[in-house]
Amino acid sequence: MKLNKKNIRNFSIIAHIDHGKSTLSDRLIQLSGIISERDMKEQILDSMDIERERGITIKSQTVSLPYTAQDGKTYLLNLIDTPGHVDFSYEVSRALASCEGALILVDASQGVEAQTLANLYLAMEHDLAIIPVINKIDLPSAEIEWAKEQIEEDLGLDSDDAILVSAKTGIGVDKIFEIIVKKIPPPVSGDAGFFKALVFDSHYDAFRGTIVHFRIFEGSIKKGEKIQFMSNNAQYKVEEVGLFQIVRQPQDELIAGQVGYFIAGIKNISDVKIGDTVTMADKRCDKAMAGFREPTPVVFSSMYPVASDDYEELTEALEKLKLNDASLIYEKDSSVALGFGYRCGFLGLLHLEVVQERLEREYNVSLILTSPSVMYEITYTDGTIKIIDNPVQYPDPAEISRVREPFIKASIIVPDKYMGNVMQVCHEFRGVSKNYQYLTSNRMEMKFELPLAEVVYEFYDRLKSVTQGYGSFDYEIAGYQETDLVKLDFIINGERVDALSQLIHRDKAEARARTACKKLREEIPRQQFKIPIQGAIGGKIISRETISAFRKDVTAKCYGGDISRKRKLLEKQKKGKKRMKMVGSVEIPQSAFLSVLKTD
Ligand SMILES: Nc1nc2c(ncn2[C@@H]2O[C@H](COP(=O)(O)OP(=O)(O)OP(=O)(O)O)[C@@H](O)[C@H]2O)c(=O)[nH]1
Repeated sequence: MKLNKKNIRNFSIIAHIDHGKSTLSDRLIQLSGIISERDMKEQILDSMDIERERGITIKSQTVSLPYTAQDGKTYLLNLIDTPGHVDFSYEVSRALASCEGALILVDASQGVEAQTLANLYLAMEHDLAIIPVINKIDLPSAEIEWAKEQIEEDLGLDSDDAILVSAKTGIGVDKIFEIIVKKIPPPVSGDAGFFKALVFDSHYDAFRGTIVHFRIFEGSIKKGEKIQFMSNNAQYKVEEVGLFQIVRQPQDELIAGQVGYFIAGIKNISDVKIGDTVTMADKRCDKAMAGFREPTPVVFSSMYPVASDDYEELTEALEKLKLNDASLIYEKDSSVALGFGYRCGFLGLLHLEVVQERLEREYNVSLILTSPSVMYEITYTDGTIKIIDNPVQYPDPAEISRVREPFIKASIIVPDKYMGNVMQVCHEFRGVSKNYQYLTSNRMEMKFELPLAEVVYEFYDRLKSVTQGYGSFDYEIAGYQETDLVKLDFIINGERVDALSQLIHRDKAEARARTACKKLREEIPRQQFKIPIQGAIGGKIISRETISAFRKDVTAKCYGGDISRKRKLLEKQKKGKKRMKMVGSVEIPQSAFLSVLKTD
């Protein structure tokens, strides 16, 4: 049967983190019957290892679900999964550009939170049909009427339309498909006589090359046709088109409105750009589609391979990862202590950690990362202005007339009893309270301006802990403000290690220097000589620790007996060795480089 575009629905599920998107997606997949119960592994859409371990969605994934509706017709419902963490709102906007509708999921025990609102605004920007869904109604703490009130008041949606479900037990989930068919419009375009599609993602397959994920807006596409990317005019012959149904399902043809993939022997990774328009040489469209909102990296760090001869591998791994993570940016960099590497830009600290973990696990390169930094604006005494994101670029303080740092506007939604705690944490992180308002009788939205540099560290974790998990947070960048910055250096065994330097507010420098020196003392193994570790601002030493000389037999403290424990210890030591970097005459383990950022 040939698919009619009237029978296609493209939708996303948007929600605050942990409100149950992945669980609901799994349920919908299960209900559609595209895979057997036996193959239904837990949390299918969160397939990346890191996602499973951390229980958060990072990459959006697509799945096409067949559904026979009450009108007897078969529909193809394309679900585009979206991540929930603030760092990844860029991925959300990409997914939404390919949809006509969205389910907005609200946890019945948590209610509307900061990212529920932020994601709703994104969906409205894309003119999507929005269907409210209240999840976790099985929980004893579920308060359905309260959640409905918030859907009316905070989101401005009709709560009578809300579908009540438990993604966990499956209650109510079967109603969702029918409502999607009725409330979300089919794709509108399609018959303009040319071919136009939007690349919203891509990944690399070792056997097939680059696999492009796309949404077709005009025309249709078959194997053998010649596509052309609008950004660089590169042309390729299509080898396969198909749908994502957990595995790739090749199809004879994909039509306007569909979401799927094509393979075209694309070996040159840089030819595929997320947000690019695809057309065909003989059915060319004259204008590219508006791409996505450009991701703006806010945190920068340099990456170096632990073994210098792994540089080529790192280069290749970054190229491949970039294909799957358009928001990652990088350029060549070098360090006196660590040799050749890359300066990379990230959407936030979680993004940085995810990239590091993916490079290490999926591409097998051991890495050292330098202290993350935001972008600072430096005005020199001669009037020139420069933006820097790397402590090594920090000029001699005598040449500086002014430094400004980026601030964010933060919106924090909490039950009002945590108001005092939130105030305190924000002040600790150099924040300034702007205003607050009650959303309901006991929940409030508090607005702050905070320095981005503070927020990228541990702000989110601290906020969660002082609000017992009830505080939710969303932010946008709000320009630069003047600041009192210093460059904090670390000197190990008399050598300044450039890769450890950090830019930090003067008021925080001493405390950071003290904790960092302690951490370094714990992380750097003893060697055959005494190692002084110092924190310094310019020529002034502000903290100091010493690692005493070596005790050779690491197993000595195991007091005979337990041979397996001894072996474990030796193995651990051996593994540790591989992750060591010689800096001057001192071996520094990979873990030491990030430990200097920890504040407790
Ligand atoms: N009791 C109950 N728990 C649920 C329900 N739906 C999801 N959960 C649980 O809530 C937690 C978060 O669910 P996820 O599906 O991972 O949440 P998510 O919104 O996808 O989170 P991200 O992928 O990080 O954005 C998990 O522990 C789920 O088991 C539900 O209907 N009832």
